[in-house]
Amino acid sequence: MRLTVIGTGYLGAVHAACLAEIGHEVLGVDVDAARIAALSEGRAPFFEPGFPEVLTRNLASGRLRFSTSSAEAAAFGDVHFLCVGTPQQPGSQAADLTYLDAAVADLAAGLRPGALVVGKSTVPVGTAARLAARVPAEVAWNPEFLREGFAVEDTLRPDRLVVGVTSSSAEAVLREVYAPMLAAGVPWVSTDLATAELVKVAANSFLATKISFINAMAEVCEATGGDVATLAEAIGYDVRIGRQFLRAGIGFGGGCLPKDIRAFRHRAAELGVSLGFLGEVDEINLRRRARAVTLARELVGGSFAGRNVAVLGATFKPDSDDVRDSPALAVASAIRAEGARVTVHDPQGVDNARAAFPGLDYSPGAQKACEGAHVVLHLTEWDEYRELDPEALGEVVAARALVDGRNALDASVWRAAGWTVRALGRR
Ligand SMILES: NC(=O)C1=CN([C@@H]2O[C@H](COP(=O)(O)OP(=O)(O)OC[C@H]3O[C@@H](n4cnc5c(N)ncnc54)[C@H](O)[C@@H]3O)[C@@H](O)[C@H]2O)C=CC1
Ligand SMILES: O=C(O)[C@H]1O[C@H](OP(=O)(O)OP(=O)(O)OC[C@H]2O[C@@H](n3ccc(=O)[nH]c3=O)[C@H](O)[C@@H]2O)[C@H](O)[C@@H](O)[C@@H]1O
Repeated sequence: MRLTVIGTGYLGAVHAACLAEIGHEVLGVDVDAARIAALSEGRAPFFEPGFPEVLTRNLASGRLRFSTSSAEAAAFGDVHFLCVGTPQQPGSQAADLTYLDAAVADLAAGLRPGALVVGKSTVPVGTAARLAARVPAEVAWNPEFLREGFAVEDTLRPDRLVVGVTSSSAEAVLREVYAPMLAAGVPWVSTDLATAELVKVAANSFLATKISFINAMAEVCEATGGDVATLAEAIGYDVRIGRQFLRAGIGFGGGCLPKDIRAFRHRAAELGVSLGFLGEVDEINLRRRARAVTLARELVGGSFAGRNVAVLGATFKPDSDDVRDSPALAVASAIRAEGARVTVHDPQGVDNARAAFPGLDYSPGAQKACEGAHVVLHLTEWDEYRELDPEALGEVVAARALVDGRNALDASVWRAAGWTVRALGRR
């Protein structure tokens, strides 16, 4: 099939390459000319494990191309996937749909008769129906559940495929698009447009709630001397609860969970439904960032003024270069605002971090970032930080003081090397 993907960011570029991987002819389109030039030359514009391989393999096969022209996209194929950003509106909790509206307007003019426009972006419920009234084509919604860091694997082998459609012919087209996955037994959920849109925000809200739940338990553990990691392990043995997404720490960030829970709550309120608990989920999450700052401040004697602080990790999670709403950088910048010199290390995220937070210092090496530090904060759990030698690091710091914001380092090993270790929800 000849398919187009409009918007080639973290979602769209991977989606385009994976559609080519399963045998389709794919044209990826973006308004960002530099991004399209990089993708066309086989250079991944972001760090995502496995993506460079699937990109170059499918460019070489001739099944994958990129362009900046929406007119070319409209003429190229009959199924168009919308993957543009839907960030939080500045000054509001609502989703900003201007990119989506612009992409659809650009495409609409040249659409071929019988074309199917398939939204993948995360949107407020009702968006698909609104767009359907504006385009001379059928509109479907096919939300995406991939995780950054596992994007290729999640796209090729998803837990489920969800489609919102208004006709059986649209469902048949989408079944054909995803035929290899259906043949592999991936569950298929076909529903109406509103339900498909809601499935996505419900899933992200549940995940965010699970993280904030365990972080609220961490707060109680801190007040009582309990241990949240043991608590999470113990409740996680109950299969109804499950062990995943119970890692307490400085909480969730990224380009999706934070903005999605806010936009969902905002949209629900417009519809007369109160999702107030999502506000609490958000607040708990942000309190954990503040708690990491407090622990570090205590370790440097009550004030950051004139102190050197090392931050290990800048991205919102490991195995990604994405720093959108990164808890690590929020903590780093809050500490800098209190007068510390903050040096940040990250294996992949430094360029993006520097662009977003030019006032922080950046170091090419983890150990180098720690030189002269009065406290070290471990804020993104990259594998390489687990390999750090507390003894060797102890030689370069000004004080052996560590905040483990991700509960991912073995505190007993660090303490044995003379470090004072503070973690969230743990002694
Ligand atoms: N990043 C992720 O892991 C996932 C993202 N999503 C959703 O997918 C959507 C996209 O997210 P990301 O890829 O992370 O965003 P992104 O910001 O990385 O990519 C968006 C892309 O759309 C392009 N764009 C903007 N306006 C355009 C237009 N008029 N025509 C063509 N291209 C245009 C931008 O230049 C950019 O390259 C959002 O709704 C997000 O919530 C859903 C699941 C996973
Ligand atoms: O809509 C999206 O964009 C995506 O959002 C999340 O994926 P992602 O943001 O890539 O990363 P997650 O693995 O969900 O982690 C999100 C944040 O939660 C934090 N987290 C995760 C798990 C946990 O136990 N504790 C915790 O603090 C991570 O550090 C990270 O900051 C969802 O997991 C995907 O299913 C969804 O498609």
